Amino acid sequence: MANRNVPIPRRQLYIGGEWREPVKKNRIPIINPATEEIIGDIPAATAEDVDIAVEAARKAIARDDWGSTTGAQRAKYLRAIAAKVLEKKSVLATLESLDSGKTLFESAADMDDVAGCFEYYADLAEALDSRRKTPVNLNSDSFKTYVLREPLGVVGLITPWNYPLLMAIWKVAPALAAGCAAILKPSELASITCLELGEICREIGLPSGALSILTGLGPEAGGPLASHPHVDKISFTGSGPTGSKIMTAAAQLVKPVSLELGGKSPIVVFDDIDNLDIAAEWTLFGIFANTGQVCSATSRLIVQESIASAFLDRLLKWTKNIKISDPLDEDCKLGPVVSAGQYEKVLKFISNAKSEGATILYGGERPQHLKKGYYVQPTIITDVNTSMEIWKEEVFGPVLCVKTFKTEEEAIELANDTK
Ligand SMILES: NC(=O)C1=CN([C@@H]2O[C@H](COP(=O)(O)OP(=O)(O)OC[C@H]3O[C@@H](n4cnc5c(N)ncnc54)[C@H](O)[C@@H]3O)[C@@H](O)[C@H]2O)C=CC1
Ligand SMILES: C[N+](C)(C)CCCC(=O)O
Ligand code: NA
Repeated sequence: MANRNVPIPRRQLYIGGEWREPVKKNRIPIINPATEEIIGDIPAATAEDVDIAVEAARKAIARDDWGSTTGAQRAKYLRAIAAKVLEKKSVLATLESLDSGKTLFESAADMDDVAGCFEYYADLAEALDSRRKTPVNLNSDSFKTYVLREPLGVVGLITPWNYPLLMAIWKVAPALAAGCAAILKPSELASITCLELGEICREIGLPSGALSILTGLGPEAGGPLASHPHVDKISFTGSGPTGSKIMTAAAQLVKPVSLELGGKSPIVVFDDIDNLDIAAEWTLFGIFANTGQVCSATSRLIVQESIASAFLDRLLKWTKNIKISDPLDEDCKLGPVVSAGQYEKVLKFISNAKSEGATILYGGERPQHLKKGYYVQPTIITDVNTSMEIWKEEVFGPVLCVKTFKTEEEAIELANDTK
């Protein structure tokens, strides 16, 4: 059973191995999307704090206790972090649900994934040692030649709110495994668990400056990190427009970037399916898991015409039974979307689809039984054509649009009809 009264820790920025008040002393409220209540606040970093964190990161790389470590030594830190995450799993999962609105079941699964990811990169860090200096045979006695694998330097990691700790860890764990010094800027909409990662790093004695965690707003904290001349690489997950800004900033310094942006993935159901129920279950999982806030969500159902009506009946039956409630309720299947902004955005997509002539087969509104919280019913939209916004744009909410096909060629063409 979830303990709703888990206290929200009041943290500062985690820089150079210690908690540090932001230079400008600003803080951002934490909102629980299930209740719309302010449940705490997080520090808001600005360019001044980014400078301090970059300085701490560069020092870490120059110091033996981080800069000269072997992969095997770094693997020990990664495994210690993984163990702490599992030890604190129940509190971390509850905090993740309170902050982001994801169901407790999903948050707990995320924490297992987080620990698994640290373990995975611990293995890779260990494997790195034997490959660090690989001789190249030039058939010459005059030269000795090697391929050296070395850390890139200071990396800036800017992450989203849909899997707050997990998406951060997909970047933090490989950066630390490689021996980089990392500066993480989580999403201002859900930062609690990333700050708790700071506490874990402190507890296990991660060398100072190997990881700093700067919570704050995108343009104020993420922007200066992306354009900082002493940050050697940026890795970003989030929206297309922000990804484009980051790439533009990085291009000025010819700085490498990795971008993981949006999606509009298809799920294709053919009429030779054995079991319609299983296809229905996975279709619903693909779009309603994490309330549809997944870049790989299957937001377009493409179903063969001959079974379309039977399949939609099945989907409807299941969709009506999805329990929408406070994400901390044990049997909750669909929580709220993350924020007021995301709630407005999702409802706008639905109303635009309606005005473009699509049919809202199910849902489309806030559930009647929930007066507070950013809840949207699981929504299924039919009579969709390929020029409609709902077919083309990522909603990032519990909204499925449906098209039918006759032939396999047509199905493939529809599936690939996405930018
Ligand atoms: N690919 C994915 O996993 C995700 C995709 N999205 C998409 O993005 C949409 C909007 O969500 P947002 O939270 O507004 O995403 P966003 O792209 O604005 O935010 C992602 C991260 O970038 C930071 N950021 C924002 N502006 C920045 C800037 N100018 N410079 C540096 N960093 C900046 C944010 O603070 C956050 O940490 C969603 O509706 C969804 O369509 C959102 C989250 C995750
Ligand atoms: C964690 N996982 C695999 C469900 C989601 C990964 C990121 C995304 O697709 O938004
Ligand atoms: Na929040």
